[in-house]
Amino acid sequence: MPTTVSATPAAVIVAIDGPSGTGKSSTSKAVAAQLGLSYLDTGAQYRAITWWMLSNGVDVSDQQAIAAAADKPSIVSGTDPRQPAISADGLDAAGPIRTQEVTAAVSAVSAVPEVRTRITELQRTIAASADGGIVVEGRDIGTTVLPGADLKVFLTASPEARAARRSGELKTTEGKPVTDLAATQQALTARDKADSSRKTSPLKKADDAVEVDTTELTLEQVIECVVTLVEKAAARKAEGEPVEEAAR
Ligand SMILES: Nc1ncnc2c1ncn2[C@@H]1O[C@H](COP(=O)(O)OP(=O)(O)O)[C@@H](O)[C@H]1O
Ligand SMILES: Nc1ccn([C@H]2C[C@H](O)[C@@H](COP(=O)(O)OP(=O)(O)O)O2)c(=O)n1
Repeated sequence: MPTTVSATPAAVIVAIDGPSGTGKSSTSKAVAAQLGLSYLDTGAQYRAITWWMLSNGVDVSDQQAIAAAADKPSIVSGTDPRQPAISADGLDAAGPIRTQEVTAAVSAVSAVPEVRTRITELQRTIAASADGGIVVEGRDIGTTVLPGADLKVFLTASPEARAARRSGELKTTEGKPVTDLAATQQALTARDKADSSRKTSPLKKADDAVEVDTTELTLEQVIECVVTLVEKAAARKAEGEPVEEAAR
């Protein structure tokens, strides 16, 4: 991650969406750190509420049980891109939210409207209080959470590239590395399908988002591309151009 912090001319709100393994988290953290912006990982929030439900005996195959529990846990996200943090009811959730058990259940939990309402409110409150600007990454940020964002980016990559990236970092619940590429790709495609086909706020490119296909790009190239887009959006914002123009 680059260590230099350059000043952005205006406090911008940046929405970065896309499917799993396209580079949202790595890119968002690096761009935010480089430009001195706050950072919010909304997937971590959905993972944290899922982890809390699994740890507190909520049946995650029962939509009504999930809906009834949606308001119960306190979910707290850090917004420092150099030290991302997430907790549920005061317990550090950063490790447990990355287990396969949580990954397998998170699409079902995050499809429940009561969960989305709760987490969306939290996200808007965090974005509204980020006075210096923020990069928010997820699935529905440009379409639902922050439709007025100054810049919307939609990252894509081929399923093969995404599975190869993901398989390098996944661990089983016993802490062993996941090496089955085909199974990783299958699980990832199934999650994309669930996230894109749910009724409430599905994974979808916003009409005014800039699409970046990262398949053939290095992470550094993607970061550079998004930094340039943010700087342009910030400059347009400072000049008082309409938000829709800033997102192009
Ligand atoms: N353009 C890229 N080329 C190669 N690897 C990448 C690229 N972008 C991200 N990665 C790697 O792929 C993995 C998944 O990236 P991540 O940012 O977590 O994706 P997402 O948040 O979209 O699921 C990470 O290990 C990251 O380092
Ligand atoms: N804004 C968001 C962010 C994530 N989600 C849900 C759907 C995703 O499959 C899970 C996990 O998201 P996360 O970004 O952590 O997933 P990956 O890092 O891409 O594997 O959360 C969502 O519904 N809306």
